[in-house]
Amino acid sequence: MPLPPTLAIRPLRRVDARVSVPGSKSLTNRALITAALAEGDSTLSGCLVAEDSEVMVRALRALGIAVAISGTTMTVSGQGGRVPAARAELDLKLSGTSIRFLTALVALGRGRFVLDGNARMRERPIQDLLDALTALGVKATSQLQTGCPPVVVEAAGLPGGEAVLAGGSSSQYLSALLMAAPYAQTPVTLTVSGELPSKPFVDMTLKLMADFGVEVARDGYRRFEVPVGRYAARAYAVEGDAMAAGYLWAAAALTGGRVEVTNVGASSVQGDKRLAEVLAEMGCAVTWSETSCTVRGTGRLRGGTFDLNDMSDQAQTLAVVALFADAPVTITNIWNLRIKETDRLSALRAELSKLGARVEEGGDWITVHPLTAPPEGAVEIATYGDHRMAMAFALAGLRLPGVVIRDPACVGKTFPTFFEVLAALEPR
Ligand SMILES: O=C(O)C1=C[C@@H](OP(=O)(O)O)[C@@H](O)[C@H](O)C1
Ligand SMILES: C=C(OP(=O)(O)O)C(=O)O
Repeated sequence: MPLPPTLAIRPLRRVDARVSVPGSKSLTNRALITAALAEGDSTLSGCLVAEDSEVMVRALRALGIAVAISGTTMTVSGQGGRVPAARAELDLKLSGTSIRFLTALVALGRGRFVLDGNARMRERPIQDLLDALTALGVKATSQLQTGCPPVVVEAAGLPGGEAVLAGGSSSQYLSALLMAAPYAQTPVTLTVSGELPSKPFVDMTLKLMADFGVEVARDGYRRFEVPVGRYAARAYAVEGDAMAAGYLWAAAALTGGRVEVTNVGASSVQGDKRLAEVLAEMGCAVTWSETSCTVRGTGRLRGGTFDLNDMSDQAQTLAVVALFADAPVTITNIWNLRIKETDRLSALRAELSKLGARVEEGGDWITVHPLTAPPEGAVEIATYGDHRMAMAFALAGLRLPGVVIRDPACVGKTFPTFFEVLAALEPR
């Protein structure tokens, strides 16, 4: 059922649920890339089926790489590092992982490739990736000279060699280069300058590459040496999405209830699982098994200062939880929220303020003071085309009557069934 233009959230008390979340966006889109480069068929199970993976699949098909989908299983006919199409114009909408990963992948081909997205994507930087590709011998440019998409790659294979990557804005550039690099003509050495955000995503990339048979030598997050190599086609099971799990754990924290997420656990490679630890620091009871994690709200949420540089997609979730803490919550080291689906720091301040919260915003931090009184009447929350604004603010609606989410359909980027799952978190 399509979602209406606005959606009123129904408050819930003491949720008690055992749920699984959709497949990880980050792992689905990485596995699609390594499977596309491997020789032969890879079967990826538990994939995310949502806009961000759909645009990736459509793009791979346009490049001549077949992907068959049955439910959440995707079978990719890898082309052994070849990119069959000689030209393509790819619309990656608002998917950062897709446009970054594919910009590096098409460099392995021969021909002219244009990669573009929606209006907001045309404001999201990609120049640092283009500069590193240029240093590796690729003709890759920002078509409108904005440092943002559309990107044009005039590909003639990836010569390889050494490049310095400015790492300060996004880890996705590094992940993109690493995954394509085994198919360069000579080994690739990448040195990262600046302080890389979102570091666990780089570990995830290296783990996935190793799972597909290519080991990278590294010196921390500074230097990476990628040998010439080949991925081996394989069956691969995608974990549940830890960012998606975050909303459900937060629902337990906020309602004094209990939620077990059955497909994100202690063995997960996703750094975003640490949100459960932050909720534990705030006062929740959290228990882990290898494959699942249960958060129990205790009725008390402490404030504090939390550095979310390694999992900034959880910042909006934590900022909404903060409304109901007993002291202010400061979230630090999250500058790059400003270049995501929207400027998330400004968006948070604007929408939290509508609920009546006192909010302070700095260049790379935000402080949310606890709500002293619920808002009077309904409050319509703007979501700025950002799935995480919609999902995080829906959590406020579990506690406050009258929260209305504008453009709820934007959750389709990574969690199309979010509102159904949320509404089903009833006490058993
Ligand atoms: O590599 C990935 O899969 C991602 C890395 C992070 O981006 P940045 O590295 O740009 O912070 C994260 O916010 C994004 O949702 C997914
Ligand atoms: C930042 C995000 O996505 P991306 O950069 O992949 O568009 C996100 O999903 O919150």
